[in-house]
Amino acid sequence: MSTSFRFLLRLAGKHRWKLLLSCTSSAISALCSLLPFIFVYQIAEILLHQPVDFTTVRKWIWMAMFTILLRFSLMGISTMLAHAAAFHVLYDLRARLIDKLGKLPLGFFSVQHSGKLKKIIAEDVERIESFIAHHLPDLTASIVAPLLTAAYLFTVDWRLTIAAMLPIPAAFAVQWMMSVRGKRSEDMKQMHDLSEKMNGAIVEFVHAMPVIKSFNQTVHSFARYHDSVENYADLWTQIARKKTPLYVLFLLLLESGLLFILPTGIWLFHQHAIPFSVLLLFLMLGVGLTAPLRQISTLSHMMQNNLESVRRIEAVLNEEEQSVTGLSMMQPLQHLDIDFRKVHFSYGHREVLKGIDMTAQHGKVTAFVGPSGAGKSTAAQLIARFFDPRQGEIRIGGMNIRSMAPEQLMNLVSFVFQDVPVISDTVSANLRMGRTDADAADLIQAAQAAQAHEFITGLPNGYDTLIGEGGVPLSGGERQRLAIARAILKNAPILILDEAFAFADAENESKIQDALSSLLEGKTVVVIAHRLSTIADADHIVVFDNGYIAGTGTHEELIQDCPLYSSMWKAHRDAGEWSLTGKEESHV
Ligand SMILES: Nc1ncnc2c1ncn2[C@@H]1O[C@H](COP(=O)(O)OP(=O)(O)OP(=O)(O)O)[C@@H](O)[C@H]1O
Repeated sequence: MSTSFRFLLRLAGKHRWKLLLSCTSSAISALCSLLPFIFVYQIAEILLHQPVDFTTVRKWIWMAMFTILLRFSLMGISTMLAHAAAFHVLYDLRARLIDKLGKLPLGFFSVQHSGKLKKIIAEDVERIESFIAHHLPDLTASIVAPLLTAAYLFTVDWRLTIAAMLPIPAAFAVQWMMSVRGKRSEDMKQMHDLSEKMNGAIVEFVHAMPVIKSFNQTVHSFARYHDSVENYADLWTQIARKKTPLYVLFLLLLESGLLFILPTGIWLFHQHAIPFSVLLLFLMLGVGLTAPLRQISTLSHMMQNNLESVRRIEAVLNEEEQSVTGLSMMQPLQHLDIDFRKVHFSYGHREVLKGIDMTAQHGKVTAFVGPSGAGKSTAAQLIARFFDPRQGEIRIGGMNIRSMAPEQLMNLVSFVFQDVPVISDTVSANLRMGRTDADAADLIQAAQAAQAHEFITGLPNGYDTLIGEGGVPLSGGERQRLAIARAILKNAPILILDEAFAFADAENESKIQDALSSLLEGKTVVVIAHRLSTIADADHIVVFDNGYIAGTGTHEELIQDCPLYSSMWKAHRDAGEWSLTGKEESHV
């Protein structure tokens, strides 16, 4: 807890003084909440003695009104300062998170559950706001108010103060039982874990909704979502069951001050040991002495929750960044061959690339083929450093990509995936991600080559149409053609097409390929395609099988020498001749 707290203070950085001032104002405001009672006590003292000095009574009334006003003004100042500090901390934290996410390997985002990241970036960061803006000043007031009250009451009558404070040790003992025996921080960790799972399952559930509906399934059929919601509810029920009896006891003890003050006070009054005004003072202040403890308990519970959020944010900020070894400068490259040298790669403990050795030559088209799950996409992703190999190395132009400046690598490589997300902006802005200085003519030229111009001009505002979340929805094929246009604009010397034509119909695919063929000249191209007819003309084909390379060569060479490739080619041709009606067709 303390390290997370220190982390939070570090985050506050130069805004710490605002937090300090906010807490100080809150403490003085707590003092001001006590003063009116003391003034009422003074008034009672005067009223009980003849002749009554109304001038002094008036003075105390004015003082009481002034302190009430001061109290609320200071509360306002404290809230304002705390919110200002929270705003700056949140701003810095978001900037640091964005900066950090930019430095993490791209693979981090595919391995992490989107729900987990969403929760950390949206919910956990928001929690820090309430912690700084509300909980910290409230906690200061809740600690200062009973301490000042107890200290003052002690100077008035120590016996009644002790009677008023009798329930406190018992209440603390119960509180201790709730937090330590109930392993509160463990509960919080479990609660956050389950909440992350639930967030992930909800995101997945929304994505899977068309499948659930079209197969006429109920919510219960989506077990992960259903289970995560139930587990979350179960945990809360368990926590409530475990804590409720103790919490009720805690509240009872806090409310029990009167049980001790009243008999002791009346007895002391009866013995003429205290005047009536003192009894009145204790009935006003002594009974409320324990009330802030209830707030401390609630706040400490919220703090546990918030500090768990801080821990999660800290974990992302401490994620290992993609390192650049050696010079990390822009290096002049003689050629752009991509060499895999004994590359091993694992997702967790599962090895999916087992010593890949191959070269994709500069100026040639190299195709990766193989059964589903053989490791083709993973191998392609390693070229753009989505992840780093566990063993072995990948070289571009003879240089280990780990020693290359990240900007140089990103400038060298263009990637077109099967499933292309678009950003919520105009079509032009999406295209310009490929080249920021592209003018309108460049955009149109690239879109025409990617067979995208026609559908773009058919959109409500053409190139200025908003797409993505909240904008005009695009089909998978349209998104893919946008991505191809973007890659054409970027004109990077290495192009990786991972199932880039999966959505294209036969006519569009051949048109895009024609447009690309002139563009591909002189580039290093890696193509992954399940439709073998797409890659049969490739200069070099690498056949992947369960993380190994089963064969390399041209289409003709592999048909002769690689049993896996020839059986895949046969299956592909058979599939081309297959038709729903049973009549023979040929699409190959
Ligand atoms: N982010 C990931 N986390 C864990 N395992 C993964 C991840 N991505 C892929 N895998 C696993 O690694 C193996 C290789 O996957 P990869 O996508 O590289 O295969 P592929 O040959 O491209 O398959 P396909 O042709 O179906 O796209 C698969 O078994 C897959 O389940």
